[in-house]
Amino acid sequence: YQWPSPQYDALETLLYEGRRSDGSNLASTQHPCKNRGSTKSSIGGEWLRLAYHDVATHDAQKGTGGLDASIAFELNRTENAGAGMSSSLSDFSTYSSKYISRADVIAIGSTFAVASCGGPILRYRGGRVDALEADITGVPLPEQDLATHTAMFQRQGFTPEEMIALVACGHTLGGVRNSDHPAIVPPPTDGSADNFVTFDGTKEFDNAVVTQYLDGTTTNPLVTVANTTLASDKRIFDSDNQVTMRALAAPETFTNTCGTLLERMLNLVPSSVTLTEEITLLPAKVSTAQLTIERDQLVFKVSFRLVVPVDAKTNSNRVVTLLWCDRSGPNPNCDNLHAKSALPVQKIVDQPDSSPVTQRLNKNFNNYRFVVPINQDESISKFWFTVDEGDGSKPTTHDNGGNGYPIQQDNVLFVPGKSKVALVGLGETTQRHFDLVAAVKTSLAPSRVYMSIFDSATPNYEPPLKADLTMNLSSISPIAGYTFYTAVVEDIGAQLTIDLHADVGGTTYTEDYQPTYTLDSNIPYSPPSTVTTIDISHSSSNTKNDASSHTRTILHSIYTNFGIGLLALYIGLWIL
Ligand code: HEM
Repeated sequence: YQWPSPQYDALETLLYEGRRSDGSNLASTQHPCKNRGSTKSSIGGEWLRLAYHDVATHDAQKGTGGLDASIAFELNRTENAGAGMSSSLSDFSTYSSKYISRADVIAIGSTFAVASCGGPILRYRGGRVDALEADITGVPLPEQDLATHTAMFQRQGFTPEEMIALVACGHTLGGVRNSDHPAIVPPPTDGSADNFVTFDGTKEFDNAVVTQYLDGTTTNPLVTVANTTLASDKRIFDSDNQVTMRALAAPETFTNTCGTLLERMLNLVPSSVTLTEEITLLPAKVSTAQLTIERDQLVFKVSFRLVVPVDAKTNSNRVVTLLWCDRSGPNPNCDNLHAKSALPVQKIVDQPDSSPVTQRLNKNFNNYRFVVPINQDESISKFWFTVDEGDGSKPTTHDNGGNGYPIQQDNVLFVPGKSKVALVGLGETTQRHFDLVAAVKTSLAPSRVYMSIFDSATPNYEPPLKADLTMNLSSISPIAGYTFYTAVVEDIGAQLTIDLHADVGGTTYTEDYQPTYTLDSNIPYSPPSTVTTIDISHSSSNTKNDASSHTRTILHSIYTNFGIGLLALYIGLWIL
């Protein structure tokens, strides 16, 4: 991992913080292992079933179908009947973006569901690509025979034994509704709206579905239904003389098998799709780094997130410092071994239940927010952090593998503080009307300023909003050497992000993936902090959290060994 990696960062935030960067929380819709409203329906169960039904169209041989969010266009099929399906899609609808596909959100939902209800922690990869139309049919129905089911799972890439286990892993959550399957579950007798019968006697992701089946106490409607044609779980569970089910009766086997199979299931994608590397929890993370203009000043704003043990008392002695180098002026790139530094404007101890995955890892976050003034003639080229625990140990440096976190360009910037959003219309027709503002260095005289807009969080899974829009000179007077440009966007979606571009000569400068949910007066204003210039010629703190610190250690040992070698040679020559 090297910063910046916007796709990794976006996926990591949703997976481990459970929410988007404006705070809208996907995880808390379901976590901790909640039922939907006052019903007996497990939200996690609904999320997992949605994922399986999306995956079930996968053809492993042909490399087609799989987890691609095509399920949104397949809900009118009998095989996808179920109130839980549309509720789940609506739970997920506002979390996709340019770097998190709708299918990635569905996969994150299953990861949350399983972790939240006590199942295995699934290793997560992103990068799924969304289909914009329905896939083939191919989800198993209870009334189909064993041979048909076996062939369907085979098409998806699962052996007969894996089919048994995967059905048990799925049917540990949730159950069957009378409203969806009246031939399997009878109507309610107590006057309630629906009759919902769970697959097993526990809410958790555990192997009760297996043990209750084996000891004959099961209430699983797909086993006990009077019309045995509909008893698909019974046929499947018995299909190898219960050998697989008896193995799954060991809780550890159940957890490990389900972990492996569900991970595989969520990673079944068309062969044209390459998934990302595994998204692991970053122990120290830079987020929302932004060079912008706030009020009348060029400022740099950044958050730095540290992972801490969940039960750790926040170390009030800890001092986190932001350091940075100028881009130009008398000391570019800290050439004279002086850097600028500042302390946070805010420290935030996160709610420990933000994501069930992070909670299961017994971790929590401490965030440090910085706002610093940037001199327009010197600008900023890179930044890094030191963390001093205040306990006498050496401060730790977080510097992206030794190179610092780069500010790739300062020619075109997003200016959320001067941008505006208004809601227009009501209900179904609600649109957001954006007046978005970019700042471009006045000295550049760009031939064109434009933005690429993207929003896949559209109602009813309509095709994503995607366009390039020219930005025109704004009436706002230039500030700090920057001239303002503006464009209007009308958006029916919920998560517009913009990439800003300025064409100068033959070069296009780009500021990528800027969110638009917090604009104008909704941005809490913090006056920039005081800047201190410090000597960095003797910085001798520990370097952590980067791939190349390892490389540096190796290089250091090569140099050291090389030095010893030279010394030996010298002594040898001297003896001669
Ligand atoms: C032969 C294969 C399968 C058949 C015939 C089948 C059938 C069903 C049926 C009829 C329901 C009830 C839905 C409702 O009433 O709303 C259901 C629920 C469910 N299925 Fe399956 N299923 C199969 C495989 C799987 C697999 C492989 C998974 C996931 C790994 C899975 C996960 C679920 C979950 C979590 C629910 C509960 C949903 C809720 O409570 O809303 N199923 N299944």
